[in-house]
Amino acid sequence: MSAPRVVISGAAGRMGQRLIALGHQNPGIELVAALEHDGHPRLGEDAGAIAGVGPIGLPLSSKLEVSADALIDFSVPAGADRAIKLCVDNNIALVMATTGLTDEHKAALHEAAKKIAIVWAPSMSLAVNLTMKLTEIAAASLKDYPGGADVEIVERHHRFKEDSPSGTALKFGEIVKSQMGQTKEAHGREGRPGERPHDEIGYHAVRVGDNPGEHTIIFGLLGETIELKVGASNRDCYANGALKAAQFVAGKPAGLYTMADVLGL
Ligand SMILES: NC(=O)C1=CN([C@@H]2O[C@H](COP(=O)(O)OP(=O)(O)OC[C@H]3O[C@@H](n4cnc5c(N)ncnc54)[C@H](OP(=O)(O)O)[C@@H]3O)[C@@H](O)[C@H]2O)C=CC1
Ligand SMILES: O=C(O)C1=N[C@H](C(=O)O)C[C@H](O)C1
Repeated sequence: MSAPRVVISGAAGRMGQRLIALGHQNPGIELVAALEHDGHPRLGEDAGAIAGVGPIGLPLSSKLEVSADALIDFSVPAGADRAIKLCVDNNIALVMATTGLTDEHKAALHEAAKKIAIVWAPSMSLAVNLTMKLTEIAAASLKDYPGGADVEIVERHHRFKEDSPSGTALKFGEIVKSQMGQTKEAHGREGRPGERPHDEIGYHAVRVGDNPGEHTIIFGLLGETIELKVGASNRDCYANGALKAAQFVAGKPAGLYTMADVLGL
């Protein structure tokens, strides 16, 4: 396939701007539309100018008026909902990166994957997805550890982040649970919650400044501790991963794909 024609949804947001900037200079894709919601104050302005790279001939729009092979969504749950419908109606492959989705949105994604190809991941970063593999290995090795292994997941993000804990932290938790079988969750602790049960995963969401994303998975044993830590220096790891995912998913048969599929992990 020649360079896939790619739409960015949430194009004026923090992630959207990096996707426009990096997508424009990537010869492996062709940016064909920059989408935002109906009420966005900058509709009609050039998406490259908004992203700080100068005009690229792509106006910010609330409607999709061109053909496309893939759409990348980094927006909000309502934007994700619209992106799913747009892709199904127009037979466009989807890269879903928005987090904080409800069970309804998740069901809609599973339903949509019967008709179109979808890459759905809470983190498009290579380092994060590799750390997910390492977490799976650690959790599998410690599942029968005598005395029990306590797992806590600490994430740090910028003050503007709307959902907590991060989609990535929840995914790390799912991976741990799938190996170790924890049945309880604690989201922070206060008062006198009592002795920590081993079948609990603790989540801690720190919101500070402009942090682009950091996750630490702690395996606490008696006498020693293992910590797997992964952090972004800026948002380009997510944007570059999403552009790779768009190239991967364009033209693929209907179904749900992961970043492990995209990255060959
Ligand atoms: N999977 C991954 O690798 C990553 C996922 N994310 C996730 O991506 C999402 C976006 O993050 P971020 O860029 O920081 O957030 P921003 O708030 O900066 O950007 C979201 C953009 O989407 C716009 N928007 C709102 N409603 C719609 C709609 N209906 N259709 C299209 N666009 C809409 C917002 O407009 P307005 O500001 O006017 O509301 C805003 O411009 C979050 O869920 C975040 O957790 C972030 C980084 C990495
Ligand atoms: O909102 C963000 O910034 C991020 N959100 C994603 C998440 O919720 O996991 C991914 C990344 O950590 C950045």
